[in-house]
Amino acid sequence: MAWSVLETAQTFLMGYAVARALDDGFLAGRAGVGLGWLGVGAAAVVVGAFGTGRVYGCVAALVEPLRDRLVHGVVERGVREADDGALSGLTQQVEIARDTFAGLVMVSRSFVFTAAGALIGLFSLAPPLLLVVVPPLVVGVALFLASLRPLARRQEAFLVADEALATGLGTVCPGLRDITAAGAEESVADDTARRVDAEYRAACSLARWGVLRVASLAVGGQLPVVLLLAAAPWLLARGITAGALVGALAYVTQSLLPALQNLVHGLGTSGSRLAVVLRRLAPADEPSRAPRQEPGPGPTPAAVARPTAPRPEPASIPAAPHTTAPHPTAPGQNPASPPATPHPAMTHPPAPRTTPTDPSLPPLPSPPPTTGPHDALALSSVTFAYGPAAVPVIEDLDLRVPQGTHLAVVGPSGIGKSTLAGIVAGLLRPRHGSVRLCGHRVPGATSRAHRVLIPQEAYVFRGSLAENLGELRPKPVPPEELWAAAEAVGLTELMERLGGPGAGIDPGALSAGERQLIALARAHLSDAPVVILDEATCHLDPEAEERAERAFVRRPGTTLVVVAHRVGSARRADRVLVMDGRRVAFGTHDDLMTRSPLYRELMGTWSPTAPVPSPPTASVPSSPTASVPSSPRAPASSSPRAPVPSSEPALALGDPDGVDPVARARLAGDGGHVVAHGPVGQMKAAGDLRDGGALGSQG
Ligand SMILES: Nc1ncnc2c1ncn2[C@@H]1O[C@H](COP(=O)(O)OP(=O)(O)OP(=O)(O)O)[C@@H](O)[C@H]1O
Repeated sequence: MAWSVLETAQTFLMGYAVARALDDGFLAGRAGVGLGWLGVGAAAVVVGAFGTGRVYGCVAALVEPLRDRLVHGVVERGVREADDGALSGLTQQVEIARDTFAGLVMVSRSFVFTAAGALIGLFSLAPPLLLVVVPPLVVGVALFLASLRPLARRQEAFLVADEALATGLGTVCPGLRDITAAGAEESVADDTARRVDAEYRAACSLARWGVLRVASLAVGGQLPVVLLLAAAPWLLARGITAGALVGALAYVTQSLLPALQNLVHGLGTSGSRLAVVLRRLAPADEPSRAPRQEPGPGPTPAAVARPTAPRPEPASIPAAPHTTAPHPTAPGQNPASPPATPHPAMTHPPAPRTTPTDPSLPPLPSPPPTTGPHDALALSSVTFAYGPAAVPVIEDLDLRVPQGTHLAVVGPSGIGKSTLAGIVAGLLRPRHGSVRLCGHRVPGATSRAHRVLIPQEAYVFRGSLAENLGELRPKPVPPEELWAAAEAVGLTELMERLGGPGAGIDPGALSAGERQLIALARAHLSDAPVVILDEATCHLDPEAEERAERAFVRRPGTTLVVVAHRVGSARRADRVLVMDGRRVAFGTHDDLMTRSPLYRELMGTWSPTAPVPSPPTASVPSSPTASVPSSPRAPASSSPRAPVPSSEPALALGDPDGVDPVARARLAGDGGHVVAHGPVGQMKAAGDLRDGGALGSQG
């Protein structure tokens, strides 16, 4: 306050010195005296600035303890509630509170001391001047004070709406793929639109009250100027000097108006902001009048399809598009007419389904009829490229897959198998041609319910196993059905180990194969009649893969499309589509073995008889000890790689002391090829995952 008095003195002298400079100096013909008074006014500015500078230090002394108190409270609360996210958000708000509070102290203090200086000055120049300036000033300030509370409430409502929108978008934007996967686009769009509307309404209401603020400035700060000018003849007639009049104008325009402006903007905006922030920083058990909005993104009920489920892992790739519709029935499906220009390889009637009986597999419903009057899938002259100028990955492809067929898609890496899967699922839109799924145009809202696509990286989210498995079903799935699906695809052991359907799962703690099994069981439980597995079993061993594929083959009414990466997968299929750039071949396995050199080549590469040393398949119990002899294939000297001393193993696994080895595989330094082989979840990839693959390997 003491330093602020200097500001009052500066304000006082600003008008008083001008009045004296005119009346006693320039108008009286004494320029020296006039300049002298102006000099006094200038010196007052310097002194006032000095005082203002000191005020900052004092305000800091006032504000920092407040900040410390708030930080103390917030940290205590954060520790109590053990919530790191909320803690960092709240400490950030403490900084906002500190800055805003400091600003408020500065503007209100400045207004009080400036107004005091100006009013004293007006009084000392000529008391009637007060009659002109004070009434509008009082009305303006009163108007402003009256608008303060409603304005603060509007401001708060706007901030809350703004944050709700930001929070909603913060959840929605990174989760777009999840939203699409869960088929929740519409509800999320509705929810976002509601938030946008709420913010719009809050902004309009705030703007209306903002008009009052402008009015208070006009009445309190600008009307006195007009009145002074209008009343000038009357004032001059009452003996008020020209200098006093100019001095009064200086007070109003140079001091009162700016101080009032600062007050209105500072209190009007920062004040309500401070109120909001302080309310949030209040202890959790303290009753709060405003709706609380914690900082940081939080799940909005509509942003995830299942409000009770925690948000999915951002790192995992969404897989299964939403499928909630029941199996398609005959109405609305394609009439079974032959394609206009059938591919020669595609005119074969579907082969009889091969359903070898495996006593180890669970009993399942009897297989559906393999031929039907409808196509599950019909592609006509489909051309697709990943850009307007890009070379097409798929060109002029015709394909018809009758309902109930098991189709394998094979081809070299990068040839377009996943692209075809994406087109069939409606995730990619062809440049030309048409795609129909169970008679429905693809992409299209209705076609989505008819297919489920599982990509290579299975999508598993944090939540219960039952939630993960039933994600594609509109209602919770009864436990018996969950167990049956688990049994069908080979998930039973994992389900038991995790603690049953109700057990919570952490996607990061599951192996890639285990995640694939969960995704497979989910797809099995879905109502989609077309199941597309895009290398969805690549992390499973061949037996597990076979079991999963057979589970879909036996699923009633299912058309299975498998992007295959193993010979067995192609062999099991009714039909195989061989992709080879612009050429494709289509037929049964036997047929293609005779007439497709590429297919023969692929089968050769994939064959287990290819030059790959047999893995120690029989010796992979939970604590395997396998010793692989060095390969006689290539002498070390022919290798372009750095030579490894032949006495040293190139790779040795075991505990550091070599005592009680958990697993050991040895290869002599002259080359070799070891295959880690075992059931899902048996730590084949543990070295890669936990130690970056650096398990003492050389070369
Ligand atoms: N998003 C994309 N943008 C541009 N090009 C792409 C994109 N995705 C794939 N491609 C290209 O399209 C071609 C076909 O890719 P696709 O993934 O369909 O092959 P694939 O046969 O499934 O391969 P793989 O067996 O290795 O999985 C490749 O040349 C690939 O580089």
